[in-house]
Amino acid sequence: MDAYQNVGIKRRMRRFFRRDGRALIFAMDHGFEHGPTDFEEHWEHVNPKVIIRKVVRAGIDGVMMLPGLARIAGDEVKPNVGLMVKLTSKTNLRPKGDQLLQSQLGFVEDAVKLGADAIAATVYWGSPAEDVMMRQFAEIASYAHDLGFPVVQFAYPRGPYINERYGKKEDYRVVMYGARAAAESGADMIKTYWTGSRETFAKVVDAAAGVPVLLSGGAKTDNPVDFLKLVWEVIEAGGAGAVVGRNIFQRENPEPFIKALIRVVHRNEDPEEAAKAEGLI
Ligand SMILES: O=C(COP(=O)(O)O)[C@@H](O)[C@H](O)[C@H](O)COP(=O)(O)O
Repeated sequence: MDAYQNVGIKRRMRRFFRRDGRALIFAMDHGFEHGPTDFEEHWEHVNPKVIIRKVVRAGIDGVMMLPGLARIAGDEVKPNVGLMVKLTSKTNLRPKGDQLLQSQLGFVEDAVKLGADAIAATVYWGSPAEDVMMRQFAEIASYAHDLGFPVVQFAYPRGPYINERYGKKEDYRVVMYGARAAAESGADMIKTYWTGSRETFAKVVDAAAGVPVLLSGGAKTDNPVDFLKLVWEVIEAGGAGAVVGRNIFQRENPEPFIKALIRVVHRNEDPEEAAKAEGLI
C-alpha cells in the first residue's frame, strides 16, 4: 500500500515539476484572500477563465485555486498543467485579531473530485492560532498522503512574537524556521517568502532538507525585470521555482511576462536577456 501511495505522490508531483525539478505556478486565490480590488488594475482578469486561459497558453506549469474557483474555471487548466487546490483561507474582512488564522473551507475529497493533482494548506508559524492550523494541516496531509496526493504547505511565519524577536516576518532565520517546520510536518512542497538575498534563501532551501521550496511571489514590481531578477536569485539559491499571482494578473499583457519567467526558471536565462527575448524591454 505504501509503495502505491509513494508512486501516486511522485507521479502527481511531476504534473508541476519539469525534468529540471522546477515549476512555475500561477496563484489565483486573491479574490478571497485579498479581495477583488486586487484585480482592479486589469479588471478583465477578475474572471478566472480569462486569466487562466492566458497563463495556460503561455506555458505555465501549474495553477493554484480555492475549491469554488476550481469548480468555475478548473476546466481551463488543461490536462498537461497541474491543478493545486488549496483547502484553507481567510478573508481580509476579518477583525484584525482573527487575521492570524486560516480556516478550512474544503475537504480532501472535494479537491480529489475537482481533479486536483496536489492539495495545499497554509500554516502561519508563530501565530496564536498555530495549533489549529497544525492540526488542519496534519489531517489534510494524512488523508491526502493515504490517497497518494502531494501536499503543499504555504509556510508563512506570522505572529506577534516573531515581530518582537526578529523584527520582521521575512527575516531569514524565521523564514527558514517555517520551512523546516513545513518539512518536518510532512509537506511535499513548501511555498514561502523571499528573504532578501540569495545567500539567506539558500539557507531556507537547506533547512527544508530536500523538500522543494517555491517563492511566494508578492506585490507586483513596476519594472518586470526586477521580478525576473528576484526569481533568478531564487533559482540560483537552489529554490524550485515560484508561485506567482499579482505579478502576472496585474500586468496588462501577462503572456510575454510568463514566457520570460519560464526562460529564467527552466532555461537559466539571464533576466535582462529573457525580458528582451519576450519584448518586455
Ligand atoms: O499566500 C497568499 C497570500 O499571502 P499574503 O497573506 O498576501 O502574504 C496567496 O494569496 C497568494 O497565493 C500568494 O501571495 C502568491 O501570490 P502573489 O503574492 O504572487 O500575488
